[in-house]
Amino acid sequence: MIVFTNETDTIFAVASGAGRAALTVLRISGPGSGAVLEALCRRRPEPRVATLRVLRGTDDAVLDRALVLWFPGPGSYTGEDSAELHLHGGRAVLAAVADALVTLGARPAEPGEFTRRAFLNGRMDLLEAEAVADLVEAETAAQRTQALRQLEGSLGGVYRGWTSRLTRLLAQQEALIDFPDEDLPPQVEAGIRAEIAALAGEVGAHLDDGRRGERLRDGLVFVIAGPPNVGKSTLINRLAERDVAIVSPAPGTTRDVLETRVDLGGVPVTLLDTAGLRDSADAIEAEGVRRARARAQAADVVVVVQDASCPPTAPGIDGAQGVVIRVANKIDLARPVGEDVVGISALTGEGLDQLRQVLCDTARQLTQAEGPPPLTRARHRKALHEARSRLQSAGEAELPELRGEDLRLALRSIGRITGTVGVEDILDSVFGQFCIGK
Ligand SMILES: Nc1nc2c(c(=O)[nH]1)N(C=O)[C@@H](CNc1ccc(C(=O)N[C@@H](CCC(=O)O)C(=O)O)cc1)CN2
Ligand SMILES: Nc1nc2c(ncn2[C@@H]2O[C@H](COP(=O)(O)OP(=O)(O)OP(=O)(O)O)[C@@H](O)[C@H]2O)c(=O)[nH]1
Repeated sequence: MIVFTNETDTIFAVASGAGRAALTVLRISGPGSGAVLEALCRRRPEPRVATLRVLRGTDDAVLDRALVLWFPGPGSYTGEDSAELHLHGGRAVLAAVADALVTLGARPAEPGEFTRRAFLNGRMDLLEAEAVADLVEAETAAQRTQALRQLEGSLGGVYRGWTSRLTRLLAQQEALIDFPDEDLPPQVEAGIRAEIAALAGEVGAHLDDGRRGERLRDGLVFVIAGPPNVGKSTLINRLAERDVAIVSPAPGTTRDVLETRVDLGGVPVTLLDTAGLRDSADAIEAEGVRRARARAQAADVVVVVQDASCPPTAPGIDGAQGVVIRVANKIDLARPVGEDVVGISALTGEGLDQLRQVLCDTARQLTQAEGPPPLTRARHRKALHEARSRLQSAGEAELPELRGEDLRLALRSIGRITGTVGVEDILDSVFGQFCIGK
C-alpha cells in the first residue's frame, strides 16, 4: 500500500552540518519549490545540473551567489519537486536566504520531514527511512556498514519474503475454508501446517540473534572495575588516548563513574571508569562503589583489573551479565599469575596492544552477524515477537477460521515493520527522532 501525500506546504531546512563551514546546503521540497527557485534566481536551472546563480530577495537585493540544483518530482529524494541551494557558509547568508524563503511562502521543516515525505510518496519503506537516520548517526565503520546494508534493502528483503509467504499461506487457508467439501488433497492442510512451523522457526531464529544489530546501533558498554589503586584510571586514559580520569597514588581517587566513547574495531563502545571496589566508611566513596557494581553488573563487558604485584584483594563482581575479561596490571613490577589473564603495564604500555586486540575481538563478536542481517531496533523486535506468537497459535489452531485470523495478525505485525500496514500510529515515533534537514 502506498499512501500518497497531499502535502501542500513547501518546506526548507539546512541539510549540511552545524557550525562554521565553507558551505551551507539548504534543501527545499514541496509543490512550491519551482516557483520559489524562480523567484530567487529568475530562471529554473536544468533538472539535476548544478548551476551557478545570483540569488536575490523579494526586494531585488543580492543575497548570495550560489550553486543551485532543481529536482523535479517524482524523481527526487522526497518524490516531490525539490531544490538545493549550496550557499556560502555563514550565519548572515543563511538568515537572509531563510527570510526570503519564508517571505515566498515556504516554512522551516520539522525533524525528519524530508524523509517522511519520501516514505509517504513510496520512495522508500520504513526500514530504509530508519537506515537513513542510522547512517547520519553512525560513528564507526561497522555502524555505517550496517546502516548501508539496511538502506540497500537487505533487512527489508527478509521481511518482504516472509510477507509474501504469509500471503500465500492465507490464500491457501481461504481455499480450505471456502471449499471444505471440494476435493482438496489432504496434503494441502499438512503443507500449510509445515509452512507455518517453518516460518515460526525462521522468525524465532531471527529474534535469537544475541541482539547484535541493536547492540551495534546503540553501542556497547565496557566497564573497568577492580580494587582501588590497581591502575584502572591509568588504563582508561591509555585506551581513550586522552586524559579522562585523574590518576593518583592515593587509593579511592575515582569516586563517580567516568565515561568516554571509543571505537573498538569499528564498534562504538562507552568505556566506564569506576570507583575501586572496597568496603569504605566514607559515604561518598561507598556510593561510588555501589554505582561501580551496578554498572558492572549491567555492562556488556567487564574488564576486571588486578594488581599483578599484590595478591588479589577485593571481591569479584557478582552477577555480571556480560563477558568478563581479566587483566593483571603493573607487570613491570611483577609477573601475573593465573591463566586467562591478560598481563599489561598501563604505565609502560607493555601488553596494551594485546589487550586492545582482545577488547576489539569481543566487541566484534557481540555485534557482528553472519548470514542474514540482524534486526536493528526494539520496534522491530516487538513486532516480530508478536508475529511469532501469532504463528505459534496458528500452528496450534484446530479450526481453519481461527488459524486464518492468526495468520492475518502475523502478517499485520510484519507489515508494521516495513510500513505497509498500520502506519499512521507509528510515523511520529519513527520520524520524530530524525534531525532537521533529513
Ligand atoms: N547534494 C546532495 N547530496 C546527497 C543527498 C542529497 O539529497 N543531496 N542525499 C540525500 O539523501 C544522499 C544521496 N541520496 C539520494 C537519493 C536519491 C536521490 C534522487 O534524486 N533520486 C531520483 C533520481 C536518481 C537518478 O536517476 O539520478 C530517483 O530515485 O528517482 C538523490 C539523492 C547523499 N548525498
Ligand atoms: N608501576 C606501575 N604503576 C602503575 C601502573 N598503572 C598505574 N600505576 C600507578 O598506580 C597508581 C594508581 O593508579 P590509578 O590509575 O589512579 O588507579 P585506580 O585503579 O584508578 O585507583 P582508584 O581510583 O583508587 O580506584 C598511580 O600511582 C599510577 O601511576 C603500572 O602499570 N605500573
